[in-house]
Amino acid sequence: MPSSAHHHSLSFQPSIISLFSFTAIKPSYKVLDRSQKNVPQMSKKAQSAFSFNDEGYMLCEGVKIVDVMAMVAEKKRPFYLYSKSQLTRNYAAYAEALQGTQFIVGYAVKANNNLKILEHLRGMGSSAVLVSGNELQLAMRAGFDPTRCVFNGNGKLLDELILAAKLDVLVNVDSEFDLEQICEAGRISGKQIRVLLRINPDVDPQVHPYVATGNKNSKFGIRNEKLGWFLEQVKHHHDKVKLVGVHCHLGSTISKVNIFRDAAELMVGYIDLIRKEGFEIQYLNIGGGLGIDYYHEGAVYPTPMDLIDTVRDLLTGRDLTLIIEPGRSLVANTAVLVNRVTGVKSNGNKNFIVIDGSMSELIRPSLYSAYQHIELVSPPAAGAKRATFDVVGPVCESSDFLGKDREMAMPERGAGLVVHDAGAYCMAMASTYNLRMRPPEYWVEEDGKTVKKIRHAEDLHDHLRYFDGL
Ligand SMILES: Cc1ncc(COP(=O)(O)O)c(C=O)c1O
Ligand SMILES: N[C@@H](CCCC[NH3+])C(=O)O
Repeated sequence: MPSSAHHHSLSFQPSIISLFSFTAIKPSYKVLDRSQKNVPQMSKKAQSAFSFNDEGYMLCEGVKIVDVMAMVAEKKRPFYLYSKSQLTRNYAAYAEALQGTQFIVGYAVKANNNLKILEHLRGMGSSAVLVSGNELQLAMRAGFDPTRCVFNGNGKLLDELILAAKLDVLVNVDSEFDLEQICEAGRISGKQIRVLLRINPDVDPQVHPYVATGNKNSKFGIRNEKLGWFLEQVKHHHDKVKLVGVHCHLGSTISKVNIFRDAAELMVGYIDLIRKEGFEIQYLNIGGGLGIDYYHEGAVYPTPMDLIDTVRDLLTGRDLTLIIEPGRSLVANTAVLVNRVTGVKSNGNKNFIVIDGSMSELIRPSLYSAYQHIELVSPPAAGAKRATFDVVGPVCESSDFLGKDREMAMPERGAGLVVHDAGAYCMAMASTYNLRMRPPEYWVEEDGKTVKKIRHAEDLHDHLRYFDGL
């Protein structure tokens, strides 16, 4: 228990023996083999925003990327280029999959917090899933309905919770101290906060350990053995909190939909038990985490329809609203990072393409050894030799690479080179390391030809402003 418990007027004593016995559901996890039955057919490969024309120039929808490079004001720096139509298509895929169910699509704002992207998703019916008070305020600025938003996190602060309470946002309970603080926020704001219990289902998402969140040793969520205690406390503090649902989030970049099925089965088991204790559970929140085809090798990847089909029958007859929290699968393939080749060099056996983009603008390869596909945007010069290159930036770190061992035609200086699938966790994780100020963002409008700036570039003035008057 938190040592600060006695400072508050609320009573939060963990009972050694739970009132309820919730050991009945043991998550002895194993990915079920659905190879023989009940396997959703994976849908056909989806339409892509980025393609090549007959002359070998890369297009974003109908626009040549070399033309955008020539047009944008910040000619010497990298920039993000999005397809608004792709964003529309990605949301539509979820909306279509969810037809006939009661649902909330809660876009995980952490994946990309561009205000224009948020506004567009909100306009299509999306809700938002938030992990900080600032994200919550941004979501309000984008016009999201707070009562359909979810506030997640293992370290939510009291002032953030008070804001969430005032706005009547759904709040996930992550731990004993978190529940204590949520109750405190309810008391201070005079609101009864609608909460979901984030249960750690101990299901292995089979992803990079840094993006796995639903294993039993993860810092997120509560262990199911403690469920009884949480229900006791929620009952006791019913004037400040109202339990309306359960939540789990297994991790990110998940490539097998039966992993979601395994978790959802456990979760509806918990819902059935919790309902028997007299709680009116309305929401089953299965989190986000659907991966995308980063490799561009033609593999057919699970779609939103595949995901929803896998859990659909669990909703039948249960009168539940399904909440899903996609981030990557909504925004990743909507954008590329457009870079220019600064030069090519060889050291020993290694060839390097040095570009003007770096780990500061796009850190996933450095951080997770993540693969993101890289291509040149123009046809190679006549006679250009093919070779294997590491694609690296100018930052003073050997981990500053965007791609390793990539085979491609030797580019000329100034050539355009894109890093694909840069719409999720790229700009959102960009830093100003080496005083590389964060790049601007553009999108191609839904007419397929108009390019519009959707975020200004940061510049040195922004940095200097932090020292004004000091
Ligand atoms: C609680 C929660 N919900 C949703 C997401 C979004 O995940 P993804 O971008 O993989 O869909 C995350 C990030 O992993 C998360 O932590
Ligand atoms: N930042 C990670 C995903 C983290 C998901 C957040 N819970 C990535 O780039 O893949």
